[in-house]
Amino acid sequence: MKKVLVTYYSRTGNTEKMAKIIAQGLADKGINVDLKRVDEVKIDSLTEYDGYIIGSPNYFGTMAAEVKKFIDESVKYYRKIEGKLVAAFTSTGMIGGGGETVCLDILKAFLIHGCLCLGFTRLGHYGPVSIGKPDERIERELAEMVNKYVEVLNRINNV
Ligand SMILES: Cc1cc2nc3c(=O)[nH]c(=O)nc-3n(C[C@H](O)[C@H](O)[C@H](O)COP(=O)(O)O)c2cc1C
Repeated sequence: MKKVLVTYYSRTGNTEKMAKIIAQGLADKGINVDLKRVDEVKIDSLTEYDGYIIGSPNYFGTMAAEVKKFIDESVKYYRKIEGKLVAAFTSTGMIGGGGETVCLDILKAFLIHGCLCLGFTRLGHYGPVSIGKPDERIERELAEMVNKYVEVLNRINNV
């Protein structure tokens, strides 16, 4: 059974709601999911997973410091998590407020890790961007993201 880490930071709950929807969607598709706040993730557990889905609120156009700390700690596993499947999501205050660059910054770090990063044609191209609380549009986008993530995960062998 494929095992996926869904991890996030959230101060006022919007990103956390997205993470819960994603985790439930993965579980419904038979994925073994760990849902954790970034500060709960044991960095030594990274190699156990087939992939990661990572979310952060938009703070000044990039990820929250807590998510950056997690990513910085992941350097311990540089060249040891190549081929893991990664997707990103964010919650932002407003359209045009920098949500896309949050997802890009997260994905960029995992590209440097040699991970496989998902982009999308029918939703936010770099990952779902919720404007404040997740609404019906974002629920649909999260469901589509989960569908694609699981489809690709089941097709690849991790290297
Ligand atoms: C320190 C800080 C910086 C923020 N910067 C931005 C920003 O640049 N653009 C924006 O649209 N929203 C910004 N926001 C709003 C948050 O991204 C938004 O409220 C988000 O939904 C919070 O997610 P959370 O409920 O998971 O904590 C900022 C909020 C905080 C606290």
